[in-house]
Amino acid sequence: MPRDPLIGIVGKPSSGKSTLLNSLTDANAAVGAFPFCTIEPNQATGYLEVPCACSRFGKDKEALCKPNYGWCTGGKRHVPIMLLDVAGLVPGAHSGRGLGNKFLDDLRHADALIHVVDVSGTTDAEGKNTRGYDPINDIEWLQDEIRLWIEGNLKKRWGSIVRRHTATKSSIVDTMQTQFGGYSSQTWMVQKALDRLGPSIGPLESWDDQTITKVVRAFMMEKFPTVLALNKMDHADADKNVSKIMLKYPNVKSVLTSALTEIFLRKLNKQGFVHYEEGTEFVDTCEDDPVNLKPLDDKVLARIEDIRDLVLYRFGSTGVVQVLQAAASVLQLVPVYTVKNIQSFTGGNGTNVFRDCFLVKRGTPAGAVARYILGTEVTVAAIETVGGVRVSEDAPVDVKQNDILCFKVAPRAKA
Ligand SMILES: Nc1nc2c(ncn2[C@@H]2O[C@H](COP(=O)(O)OP(=O)(O)OP(=O)(O)O)[C@@H](O)[C@H]2O)c(=O)[nH]1
Repeated sequence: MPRDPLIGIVGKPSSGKSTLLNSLTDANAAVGAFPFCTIEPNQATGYLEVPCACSRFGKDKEALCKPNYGWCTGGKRHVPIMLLDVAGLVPGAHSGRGLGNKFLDDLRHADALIHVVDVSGTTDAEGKNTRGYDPINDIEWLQDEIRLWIEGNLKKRWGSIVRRHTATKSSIVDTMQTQFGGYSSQTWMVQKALDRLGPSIGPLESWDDQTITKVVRAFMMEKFPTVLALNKMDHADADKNVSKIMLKYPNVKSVLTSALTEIFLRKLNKQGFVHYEEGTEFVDTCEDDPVNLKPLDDKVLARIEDIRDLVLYRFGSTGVVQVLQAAASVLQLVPVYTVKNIQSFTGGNGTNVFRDCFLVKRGTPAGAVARYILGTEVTVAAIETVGGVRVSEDAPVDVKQNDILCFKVAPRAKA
């Protein structure tokens, strides 16, 4: 991946996007300074939970793992990842409704989407209060809006695209990559989209509207892989809507979430009323630990009891940690640790281990990882992994394979 991965949070008004975003970006531990070079007003840093390399080598026991960015507790590492808040999408957005074009434009740079779906059925397509709304509609119209937006941009210029394609004798992949370049597309995405459709689409000159729609749909699957956050699962009407969605979209990754519950538990945790381990079903109150936790009134205790019954014990967690993990997994992101000393895994300060961790796409060659992290100005003389074993520039990175790297940089030639 040539730049930091970016995950867009989309969904209709009042589906719970801000609540989810707040719960993903609220770092409750001492967190290092902001790692990314630029941040736009609609971007925020989320924290992806991954098993840290420190636990693989027993270093978690020694409390030596102090990441430069994010944090690590008991071998659970929270790696910063950029999130994009795409608010304001409503049906008709592609034709400019509700500032739609502006928000769709923001979406261009997203590498994956988390679509927050309100499964309680208590808000309509525009986010207004109602009862018994079928959230399947939202999954359909949102995908349609993105498709119509891309299609609209393409069709506006279709005549000249075809003329140029014929005149330059370009391949379909090259022509479509030129057109999709504005969506931060890469050639392999266009190739995979076209492979998905096979030869039946015929030469580009013969494409009709239906074929263009098919091509755009296939491209969207590569460019905007989507995870559904089936939010408000704490609501009584959620169950039947969740089953319907799962039956209709068996191949779409979906995670049940209750963002509101997550926010509530984290707040109580911060204030010292509960001990809550994010991403798990475990919440202790003063009843479990009267020495260390502040007492709660009966009303809040009853609410926690409900949360345990309706959310945590039924689903195993609030789903918030898991939905970000699902988005990272559709992007095939692998945490890669770069160290100065490959024997001790320490960084510049010589004491703490695995200070730096980057998220890169599985299979990226080690040499490309070096260029991504160090830039293209430096010359990497050698790359080593665990045990001081040399790694070739072409060797792919994967979980537990070339994911701990030490770059030996060649001295700069004197001018
Ligand atoms: N029951 C329940 N309510 C939730 C949950 N998540 C969010 N809400 C509520 O849903 C309402 C809308 O949430 P927001 O996070 O503001 O929704 P949004 O999608 O950001 O809305 P816009 O800013 O209008 O785009 C608020 O009243 C939240 O408290 C949840 O998991 N369960």
